[in-house]
Amino acid sequence: MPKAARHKRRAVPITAAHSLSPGTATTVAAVPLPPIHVDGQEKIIIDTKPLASLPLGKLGKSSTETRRRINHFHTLIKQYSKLAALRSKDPAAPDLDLKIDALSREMAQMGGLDWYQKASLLGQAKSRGGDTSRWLVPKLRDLGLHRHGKMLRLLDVGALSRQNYVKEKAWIHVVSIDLNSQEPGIHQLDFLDIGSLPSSSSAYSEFATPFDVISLSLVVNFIGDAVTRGNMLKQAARLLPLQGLLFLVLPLSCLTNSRYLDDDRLLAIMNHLGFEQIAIHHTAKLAHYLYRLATRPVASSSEPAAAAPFKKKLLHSSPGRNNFTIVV
Ligand SMILES: C[S@@+](CC[C@H](N)C(=O)[O-])C[C@H]1O[C@@H](n2cnc3c(N)ncnc32)[C@H](O)[C@@H]1O
Repeated sequence: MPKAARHKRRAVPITAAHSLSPGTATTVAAVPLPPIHVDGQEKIIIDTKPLASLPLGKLGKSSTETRRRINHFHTLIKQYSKLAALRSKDPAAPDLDLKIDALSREMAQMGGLDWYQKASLLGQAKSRGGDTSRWLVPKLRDLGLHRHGKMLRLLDVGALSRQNYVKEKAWIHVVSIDLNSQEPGIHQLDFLDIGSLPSSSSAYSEFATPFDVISLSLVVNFIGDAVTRGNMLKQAARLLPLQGLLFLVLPLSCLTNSRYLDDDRLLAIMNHLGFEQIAIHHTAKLAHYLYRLATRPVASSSEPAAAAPFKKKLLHSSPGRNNFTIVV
């Protein structure tokens, strides 16, 4: 593939390889498939079809094993993002392509984004606590939004299913998007591209009216790069009207076991972006936050990282912590 084309790609592998015979890992070839284009932007494809019958049935039996594999997939995404960022700075750096191909192969062996999404969907099963809308909906009711006279427009980013808000369809109009759509009705769209959609795009009209609520549930932690995570939050602030709500869910360990992030730091970041926190809830595994946009955001996503007021900063140095952070 020409280098110029490679550089346009986002540093998130979407889906990766083919020629895979189950159980014969050495035959996997990371073949760059033709990229998909989502509203003019090139996205990386990982073809996972040969694995369709492999891991899911088995994974469904053990939530611990599913969680372990999902965590490993997150680690691969982080490594991939770091290498892709290095390659975009120095395309001639030695061995980068080899390392990136090796990571793509490993993700493809696991089943790629398609596997990851299906495994994440298993985690939303009622028997495992249900999806995170179960926390949000009562909060929206407490705020009286179920009877404020018009449909609430909710943007569900990283939507695995259209079922999550179906019981609320009388008062919530859900627009669902994902990098890799799992269902008809879920727009295949990058959240960061909303706002720059050409008016000729088929999805344009759905995104032309502002949203009352944006849900970023287990999406920000999916991103491997701390600056892009910050850009997701800035994008939410940019898209919401004043008083609009942001629902953010992160794995609890991103807050309670990170060297670089905790609840106080997250609150400071969100306040800086114009949000006030109106609800917070930690379960054994997840941290849920509901914010209201109280003032207009101050920064643009194109602001260079060097000027960022919230850079990576060591907060907790005890051993065994992870490196999760958000840079704004
Ligand atoms: C863990 S899954 C989502 C989970 C679901 N929202 C939940 O709460 O269980 C993360 C999803 O976010 C999607 N995603 C990540 N970055 C995105 C972006 N920039 N725009 C749209 N979807 C994105 C991924 O494709 C993936 O399907």
